[in-house]
This record gives sequence, structure tokens and C-alpha cells, in this order.
Amino acid sequence: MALTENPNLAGSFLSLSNVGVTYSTRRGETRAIDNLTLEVEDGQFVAVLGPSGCGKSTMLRLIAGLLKPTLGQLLFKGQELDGPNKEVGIVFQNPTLLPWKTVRDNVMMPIRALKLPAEKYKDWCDELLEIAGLTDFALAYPHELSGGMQQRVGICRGLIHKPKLLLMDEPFAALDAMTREHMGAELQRIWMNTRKSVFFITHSIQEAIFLADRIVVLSARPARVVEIIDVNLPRPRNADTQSLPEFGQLSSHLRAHFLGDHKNQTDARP
Ligand SMILES: Nc1ncnc2c1ncn2[C@@H]1O[C@H](COP(=O)(O)OP(=O)(O)OP(=O)(O)O)[C@@H](O)[C@H]1O
Repeated sequence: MALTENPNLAGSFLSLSNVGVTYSTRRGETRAIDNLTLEVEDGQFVAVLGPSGCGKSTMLRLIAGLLKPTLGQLLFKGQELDGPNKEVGIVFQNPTLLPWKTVRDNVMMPIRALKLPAEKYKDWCDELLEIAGLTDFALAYPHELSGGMQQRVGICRGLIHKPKLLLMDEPFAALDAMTREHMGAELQRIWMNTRKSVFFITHSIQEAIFLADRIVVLSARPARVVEIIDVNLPRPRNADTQSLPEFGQLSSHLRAHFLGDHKNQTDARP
């Protein structure tokens, strides 16, 4: 996967410098990302907030190595990507589990896909299922699980090959409000136990503040970084965290980004 080493940025875990992406279609060109510059440190939980259609998923595809920047440079551990990034795990909005496979076999899917030795990952699979509270369901089938449990299986599957970075594209968007809040707490617990870097795309301001070390605010399309906010609230965060004055201040500050500029046409929710 490594192509070019850049000594200036070799120490960064993930860096995007002046990255631009333009899609060319039969109907013309769409500039999805423009001059986007961002650095992510190893082990950090980064949340990305931005208006609908601004280019968040495109950013995720870049980091996953599924797309190349049209302009600028993306370095992962100091190196350019040349094809799919095998050191990331991906969790989508819909976990899309295989209905004919058990929970354990669904979690182990990437191991087969990446042709890694299954024996070496069995213990880690059990450990992940335990961290996610799914040990008793290891042999259950997806239809026997609730939506939240299925999404937890999706998170375990994203972590099974021990990726350096977990990419999450609105993973809780399809869940009801209560399950979503519960999943936020679960994800924090899983993250605190595994300490992987996480790149988490969301439309929810509350979710971003609750989970992240840093929040990256993007502009309307083409996406560029409008602001990066460090969230220094103590961990583990819980229901009481949301009543802290800092939480409210951050929330108002972020809301102003989206509600103050009608051109952004955001659907970011408070
Ligand atoms: N494969 C593609 N070909 C052409 N245009 C694309 C492609 N993928 C995305 N786009 C365009 O790029 C822009 C950004 O899309 P993207 O999916 O990255 O936004 P997003 O912020 O993730 O959206 P949402 O918040 O609605 O999920 C959109 O205008 C979209 O139409």
C-alpha cells in the first residue's frame, strides 16, 4: 500500500493536505472536497460534522483508500495509499449482516476476505464479543438480535482484523433515539477498551460532543474544514456529562455554525 514517504509528515498518523476531490460523470463535474487540510493523532476519537451532501462519505472513502485525491495529498502513517487501506475497519449506517451466518461468523468475515489465518483471531473475536456484551449471542443468527445488537456486531466486525483506524459512517442513524444514546455509551466503552483511532461521521451535535476528543466541522459542499474543536470533557462520559455547562456551551457554539448560515442548508441536529 505504501508508495511515497513524506519526511515532513512522517510522524502524523493521518494527514490530509490541501486535498481536493472532483467526481466526473456524464452530467459534468462535482467538486465534493476542496482544499481540505486535517491532521489526526493516533488513538484519537474524531467526529466529523457537516451539512448533508457536503462530502463526508467521500472523505471516508479517501481514508479507506477506495478513492484517490484529485488534488493534494493524503498520508496514512506517513505514506500515500495505493489501493484499499487494509489497516482500517469500516462500520456503515446499516450493519448488513449475513442472515445465514452466526454472530461469530459474521464478525470473522473480514478475516476470510483478507485471507488472514482464522485461528489467530479466534480469541480476539471472543474478547470483542465480550467487550460488546454479545458473548451469550455468539451462536445466534442476526434475526434473533435487536437493531442495536446488530450494530454492535457490525462494530466487532470492523475491529476484528485489528485495524489501526475505525471509520464509522453515521453508524447509529437508523436506530431509535433511546437505542442511539445507549449505543453512544457502548461505543465509548468499546473505544476505551481498545483505544483504536476512530473517525466518526455524524449529523448529531450531541453525539459528536459526547464521543469525540476532537470535532471537525465541515462547510457545505465542497467540504473544507471550518473549525476544529477539542473536547476536553472527562471520561467516561455519561448522562450527567450532558448537563455540564461546557457541554451546553459547545452545543450552542456548534449549533450556531449550522443555524447561523442558511447557505449551509444543514440537517445537523442539536
Ligand atoms: N461516485 C460519485 N459520483 C459522482 N458524484 C458523487 C459520487 N459520490 C458522491 N458524489 C457527490 O459528491 C457530493 C458529496 O457526497 P458525499 O456522499 O460524500 O456527501 P455526504 O456529506 O456524505 O452526504 P450525506 O450527509 O447526505 O450522507 C454530493 O454532491 C454527491 O452527489
